[in-house]
Amino acid sequence: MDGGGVHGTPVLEETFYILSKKNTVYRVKLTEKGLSLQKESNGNTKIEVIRIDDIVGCRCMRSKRRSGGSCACHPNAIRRNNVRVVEENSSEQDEKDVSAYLYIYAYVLKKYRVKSGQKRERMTITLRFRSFDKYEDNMREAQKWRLAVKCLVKNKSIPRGILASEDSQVTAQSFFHLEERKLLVLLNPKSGPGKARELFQQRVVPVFAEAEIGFDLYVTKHANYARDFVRTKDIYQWRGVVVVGGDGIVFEVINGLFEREDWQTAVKELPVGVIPCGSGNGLAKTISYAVEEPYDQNPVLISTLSVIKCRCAPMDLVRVETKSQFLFSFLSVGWGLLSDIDIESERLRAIGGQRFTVWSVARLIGLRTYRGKLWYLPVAGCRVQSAQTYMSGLTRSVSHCAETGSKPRDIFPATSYTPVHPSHSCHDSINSRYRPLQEVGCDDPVTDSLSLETSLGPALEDLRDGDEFGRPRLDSYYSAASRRSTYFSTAGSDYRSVADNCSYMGVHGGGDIQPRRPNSNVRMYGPPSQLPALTQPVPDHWSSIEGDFILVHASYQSHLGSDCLFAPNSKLADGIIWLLVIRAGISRGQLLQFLLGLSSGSHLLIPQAEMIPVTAFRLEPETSGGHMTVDGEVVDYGPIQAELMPSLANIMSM
Ligand SMILES: Nc1ncnc2c1ncn2[C@@H]1O[C@H](COP(=O)(O)OP(=O)(O)OP(=O)(O)O)[C@@H](O)[C@H]1O
Repeated sequence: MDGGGVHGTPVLEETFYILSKKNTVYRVKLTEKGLSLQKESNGNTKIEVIRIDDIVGCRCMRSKRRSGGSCACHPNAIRRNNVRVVEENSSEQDEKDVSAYLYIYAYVLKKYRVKSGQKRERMTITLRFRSFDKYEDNMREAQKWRLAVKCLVKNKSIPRGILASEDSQVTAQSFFHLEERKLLVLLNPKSGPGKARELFQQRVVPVFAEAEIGFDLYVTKHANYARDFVRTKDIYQWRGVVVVGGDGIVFEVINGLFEREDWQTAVKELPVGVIPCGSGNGLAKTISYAVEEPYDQNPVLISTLSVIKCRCAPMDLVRVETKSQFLFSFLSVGWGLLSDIDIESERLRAIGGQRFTVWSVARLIGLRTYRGKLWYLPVAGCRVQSAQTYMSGLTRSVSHCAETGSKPRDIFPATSYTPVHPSHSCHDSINSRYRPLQEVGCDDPVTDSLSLETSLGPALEDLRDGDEFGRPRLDSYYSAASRRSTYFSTAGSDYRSVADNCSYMGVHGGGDIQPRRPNSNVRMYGPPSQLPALTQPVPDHWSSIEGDFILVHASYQSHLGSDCLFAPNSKLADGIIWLLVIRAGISRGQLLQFLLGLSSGSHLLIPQAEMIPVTAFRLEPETSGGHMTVDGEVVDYGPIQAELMPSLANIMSM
């Protein structure tokens, strides 16, 4: 929420009152930048603005008919704030109340007392339209607001003339141009501590419902399920793929796309989003770090908002070649200490992210060194970066935690608000009949605790035992034991069961993805390599290091995990592989400092940690015994080479 002004010509504006406060008026204006709530009370004016970027969606509703139970004898039947609403086409409408309600859902940045940071909090703004004596007319007005808000949220033009039209059919038809294909959701129930189903159901689905995002959900049944799914299905029926899991399943989806003959179209048309439920979650953290969102307070919410906003952003990939295969990597290539910790700590998966800390200590005690040769192609004009250079990155990361409010995309400059005099519309003459939604608490002053419901509102409460409007869900995958309910989808706000929506799934609801056989010969496509084959020598102008190493680890993302700021200066599409080298000879004390510094990025202050910006590298181990990993997955131990493929992937961001 913003205390500043809202600029631009209002798309819509209206005056609302509060029944309990005779001298208080709210002038509500919707502009391309946001929703401005101007409170005028006893000569004082206060404006607060909810940015369009913070709004996810809105719904129109009508009062619900009171059942016999909604009386003083059955206090539980009365909803919080004493209002119950149903969808406009519900049979339970209260015919006596001609009001139409507009619920606007937003997730606004709020100051967070702990560590003086920020976090996003849910807010519901409720506007009650009741200036007309017919419900249809009030609903038409509410629908105009809804249409305008939705167009602005989706960055689409508002159909001309609609807002002045008195014809509700015209308004209703205008919603068609906002319709979009559903999202494909691939959920790994085994990722991280195994809570992906619950997290998705409880934390993601309600926000999707508010944004009226339709999706089809598939729960993976085995390793490579997601990879084969995107390889073999008609994926263009969806407008994007959302991975609910960790980086391993993101890797599967990306590589599945490159196993399609039409990989160029697939990669371009199917942006990939991620809801973090794994133990590492490097990509999810990197995406939010790039736009300075307060991820740590609520990773699932921040990532869900990225998926909803779906501002497609390019992301570099790296083509990696080993003796036996080539693949596309989005996160890292590793050899030595960090890979060993990642892979060997798998046995502690049940304890979640803590497994990395515990195994770091173990590996430090039993420290290994590896002999080998490293060649690399430095980024033109870039040198090995000194600790000093990294201070800029560190400063950024520290300020990111402390004052995430300094967003680069600040759409409300701190200038004062100029009131716009409302033009005379049909409402002006009957403004005095407008009453805001006193029942839902609109009588609070325009402050943080305004009528705008920042706490868990009725919508979310209702979702616990039914959907937002009190309907029982037709289906849910929440019960892991229920086979039938493993798949469900929403279209807008509707939940549908498998039986309703099985045309593309086949009778078994997607069960035709069989586990991959070892050494299965699936062909990989994608852009060809520009490097010599692994068996050929590297070009003469490449640099090289030979000797004993503690680790060689490359990444193209800022974060390897949600608490591992590996390359603070990395950007999603900077055209750089950040190659970190630590040679043997470093003391255990310094290594401990290095490992401790990974969470803040200060590991780069250790003099022995050389960070080299490159566009390609080759590594040839000469000793055995360790692990080589690509995006956290083990690959053949032996020669490996990697080359940057700039902006090859398309991801969902805020
Ligand atoms: N139903 C399943 N049963 C077993 N394994 C699965 C299933 N679905 C996917 N997998 C495999 O689980 C692996 C790990 O998944 P994922 O990345 O989601 O979680 P994670 O490893 O905990 O997280 P991170 O990669 O961020 O550390 C993937 O490589 C995938 O192949």
